[in-house]
Amino acid sequence: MEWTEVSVLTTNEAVEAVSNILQEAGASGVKIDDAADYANLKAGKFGEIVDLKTIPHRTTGALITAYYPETVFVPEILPTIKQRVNELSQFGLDPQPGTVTTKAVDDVSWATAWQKYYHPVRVTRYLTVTPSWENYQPVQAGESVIRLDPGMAFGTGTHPTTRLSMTALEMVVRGGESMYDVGTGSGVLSIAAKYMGVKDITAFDLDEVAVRSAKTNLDLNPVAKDVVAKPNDLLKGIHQPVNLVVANILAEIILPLVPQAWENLTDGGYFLTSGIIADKLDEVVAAQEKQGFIIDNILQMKDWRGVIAHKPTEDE
Ligand SMILES: C[S@@+](CC[C@H](N)C(=O)[O-])C[C@H]1O[C@@H](n2cnc3c(N)ncnc32)[C@H](O)[C@@H]1O
Repeated sequence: MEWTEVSVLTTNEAVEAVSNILQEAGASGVKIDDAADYANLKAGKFGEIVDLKTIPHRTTGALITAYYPETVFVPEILPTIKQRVNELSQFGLDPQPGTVTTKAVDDVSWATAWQKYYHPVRVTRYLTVTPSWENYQPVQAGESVIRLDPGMAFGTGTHPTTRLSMTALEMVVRGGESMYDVGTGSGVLSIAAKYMGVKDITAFDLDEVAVRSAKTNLDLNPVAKDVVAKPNDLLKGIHQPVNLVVANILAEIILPLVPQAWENLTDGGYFLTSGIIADKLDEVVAAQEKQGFIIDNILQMKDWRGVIAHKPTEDE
């Protein structure tokens, strides 16, 4: 089968948003080549076991490449992609240069070409994310391994916003909780939470492709086999309180989630949000405080912020 490759040259801060735009336009797979990721690898900050010398890599900006099957008429979706990328500046994200290029590729070249860029990555002290085709074994006591097929949904589990969410989970999870994973993408946070001892998880995503991808990844990780993944717009129509709501989504999308999370959390329950670009932090914190949440912690990595908040108990 013939595929069309659509590439957007952008900045590190716009990686997540551009990936979402390309996926929402019907991409079957998205590849992220971000110079900033390699800068971290070089510093060895997260203990990665990747030998940088063996990987061809970017030194500036980020190139997001999406693959569209023949069933998607790419000339028709290109103007919308270009327009949405340009409009990111209205949301405080710099998409520059935002150049969009296309190329026809055959099945074989894209199906395997991107695999060589994915390797096991220690994302926290206790969690390693590995692509499903690598036979990675834990090297340290207490290390859990999340196996992901990163081809379809956001993402590889190693984006700063995902790392912030995992760190936040490690800070609040004590075991036995119930949880909603809003915007589950690849399902990575649900799998991580199961390893930490969260008991009952329902994972939601607006995008059916993401839900399918999450289901595949949940099946790859026996610890998460009982996680339920379903399509849903945020927590619309959900009225069953849980102990934890986690959401790694852009700030604009977190804002309407705030009242829904409040309604769906037990007293003392935690609301963990990530995907917030630094400039938007104040707005997200203000919305959560106005709702009544107590802010416990702000986490940061590069230009991204994560918020740990909780719904007060009666005696608070
Ligand atoms: C940045 S990804 C996060 C994926 C994963 N949770 C992680 O941390 O790596 C955001 C996800 O939110 C989903 N999403 C966006 N808007 C949504 C909405 N209104 N309701 C549910 N999911 C949504 C996207 O489809 C995407 O999979």
